[in-house]
Amino acid sequence: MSATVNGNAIFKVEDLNLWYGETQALKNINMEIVQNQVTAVIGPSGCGKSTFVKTLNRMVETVPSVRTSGEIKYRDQGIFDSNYLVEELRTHVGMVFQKPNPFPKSIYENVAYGPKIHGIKKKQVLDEIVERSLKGAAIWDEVKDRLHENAYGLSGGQQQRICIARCLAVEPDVILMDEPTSALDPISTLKVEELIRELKQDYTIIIVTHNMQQAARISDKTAFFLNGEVIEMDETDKLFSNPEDKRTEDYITGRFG
Ligand SMILES: Nc1ncnc2c1ncn2[C@@H]1O[C@H](COP(=O)(O)OP(=O)(O)OP(=O)(O)O)[C@@H](O)[C@H]1O
Repeated sequence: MSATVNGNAIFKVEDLNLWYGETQALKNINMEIVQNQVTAVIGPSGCGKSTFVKTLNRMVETVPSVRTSGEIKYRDQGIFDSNYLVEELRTHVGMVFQKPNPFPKSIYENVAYGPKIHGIKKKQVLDEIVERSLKGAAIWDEVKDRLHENAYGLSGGQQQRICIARCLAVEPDVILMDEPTSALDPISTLKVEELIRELKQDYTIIIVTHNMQQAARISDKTAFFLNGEVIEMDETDKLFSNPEDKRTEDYITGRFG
């Protein structure tokens, strides 16, 4: 893989604007995302958090009225460049959604799905990938004896870890997570949080969360969004203990949002 831009920045976002039709949802975003860190994206409902992360793997373009300006570089490569295939970007930049969304297939098939699409056919290789990915998502021990049962038979927290395993199976570089624990109970939430802390040794993680305690617990950097703008981005400890901007302070102390 090519050298990173600006030291260890894996994504470099420059003057990014995004519109849904006439509505501007992202305004002049400039940001660097550091490799092997967890970056949390916080802010009130409708401020553009999901839109922002979905722009990083161009998933946002599934909405036909979307228009962007500015630049996003992923490891030196402009992601909007006409010669850069969106499929390739999405292989490197995986995504885990708010609600666990396994396929109505077995646990094994859920995890083997991506590698099979990428042309891997040998059972032994697929077996290894499935085991490695399920271990990586901290769910192997819970499912190793029922790999051929339907994933729908698992709890919500287990299903979410299957979805994380499905994401790991295609060996991404970055994992985008859009409120991955909001549909989970507290114990499953803690398991996924613990997993995120482990995964950052090998991956770069960007997580949207409504939960400020969660951002404080698991992230290295936090970006505070408001009305489509990044008001402040800093080390998480600094942002929560000594924010620069009054609006950040008002939000994190619960005065609005
Ligand atoms: N598919 C869409 N079509 C039109 N407008 C949209 C679409 N998706 C989002 N928007 C608008 O873009 C803005 C940002 O929405 P977005 O979902 O990114 O915010 P968010 O911060 O993730 O919100 P929440 O915390 O409620 O999930 C909002 O004004 C929203 O109404």
